[in-house]
Formats: sequence, C-alpha cells, structure tokens
Amino acid sequence: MRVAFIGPVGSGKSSQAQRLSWSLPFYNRSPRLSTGDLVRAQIEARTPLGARIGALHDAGEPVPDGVVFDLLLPHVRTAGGFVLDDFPANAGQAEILDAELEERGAGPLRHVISLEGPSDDELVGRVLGGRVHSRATDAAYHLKNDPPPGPEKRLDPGPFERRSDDTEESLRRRLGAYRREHALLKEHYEARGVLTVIDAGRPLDKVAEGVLDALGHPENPQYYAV
Ligand SMILES: Nc1ncnc2c1ncn2[C@@H]1O[C@H](COP(=O)(O)OP(=O)(O)O)[C@@H](O)[C@H]1O
Repeated sequence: MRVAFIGPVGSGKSSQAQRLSWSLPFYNRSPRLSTGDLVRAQIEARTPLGARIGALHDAGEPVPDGVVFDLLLPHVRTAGGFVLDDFPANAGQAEILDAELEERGAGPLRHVISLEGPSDDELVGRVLGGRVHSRATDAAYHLKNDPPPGPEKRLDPGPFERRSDDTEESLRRRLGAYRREHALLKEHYEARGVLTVIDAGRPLDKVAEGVLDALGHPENPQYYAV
C-alpha cells in the first residue's frame, strides 16, 4: 500500500502510521517513513550531512526540500509500498513526490489520510500533556493516552523521552506553518481522488478504526495491494 498521513503536529500521524505499519507483513523493516526521523538519524549518526542539517535544525530552520527528498527516496520501495508519516508537508513537495513516484514506476499514492479536528490549543495540550518518543525506535507514545510498552513485552526498549523541540513555542510555530500550507495540500490530493479526512479529536483506537475503514480492512486483499 502507498499511503500518506498528513495533519497538524499532535494530530496523531506517527501514532496511526506506526500502528498501520506494525499491522502490515513487513517483518524485517518498517514501511513507515518519517522525514523527521530520517533527518534526526543523520544528525545522531554525525554524518557530514547530519552536521550541516543539524545546524539548521538547531536554529529552527526547515531542512531544504532537496535534502529531504535525497533522504527519503532511497527508502521508497516500488514493490512493497510504504506509509509516509508527515510527508508531504506542502503542495510543492506533493508535486515533486508525484513526479518522482511516476518516474520510478512506483505508482501514485493510493490513500492520503488527513487527520484534523482538534484546535491548536487542544493539540498543544495533547503533546505537552505527555508525548514521549522512543530513542531506540522513534515510535511516539503518550504517558496517559498510549503508554510505552513495559520491558516484559520486548517490543521497544526505549528510553522514552520528551523531544527537546516539543515546547509550546516550537509547537505553535509548526502549527502556524501547517495551517498556511494545509488547504493547498488537501486540494492537491482531493483533486486526485485519494484524500480521506478523519476526525482526529476522538480516542486513538477510534481514529485507527477510521483509518482501517478508509484503507479497506486487512481481511480484504485490496488492503495489501501496492
Ligand atoms: N486520538 C488521540 N487521542 C489522544 N492522544 C493521541 C491521539 N493520537 C495521538 N495521541 C498522542 O498525542 C501525541 C501526538 O501524537 P503523534 O502521533 O505524535 O502526532 P503527530 O505525529 O501528528 O505529531 C502522542 O503522544 C500520541 O501518543
């Protein structure tokens, strides 16, 4: 399946993308692709590219589109499908992605799920109220709404930490940027007939049910089709 989750920060893109990718039969790799995780991996590994983008990241500047595509495209499998988490972020990136997929013979995105509904205050409250990420797997959890698994489950060793850029100021800046780009991004996929809007204000499991409804449910072979 070729699916992308879009929506404002805190709407649940990573949570839903990781649930979906864990439910798919990819035992040796995660089909979830997050550009944020790919950027952070370069910085953490202290590659020459990581040093360059780390400076931008620290200054709160966006990473240039060219770098984002260079990091993402090697992971875009033409045969197996993928789950994009928080990408594309604007209509310009969506157009470049469409062209790249076509050039690689990968086929266009089949589903774009837009998670929306909660107000900016609700999203900020949700993230500051307990979002943590695993340093080992990059998975997102919430101390109250979606607690990290205990060590006995052997699913994710953690440690589970609050990210340094999950501050009110940074969240509001990201929400502002998103609100400016969102309408055009949605229009882009609406025109291609692949957009589904899901109310992200409901509990996580209800949102996940909405995602399954949009994708066609695992018992239906169409669900796995690339
Ligand atoms: N529907 C929901 N209700 C309550 N909490 C949620 C919901 N969806 C996600 N969360 C939690 O809120 C935080 C933000 O979700 P996340 O998936 O990280 O959002 P995004 O990737 O869109 O920024 C996480 O801590 C997550 O566990």
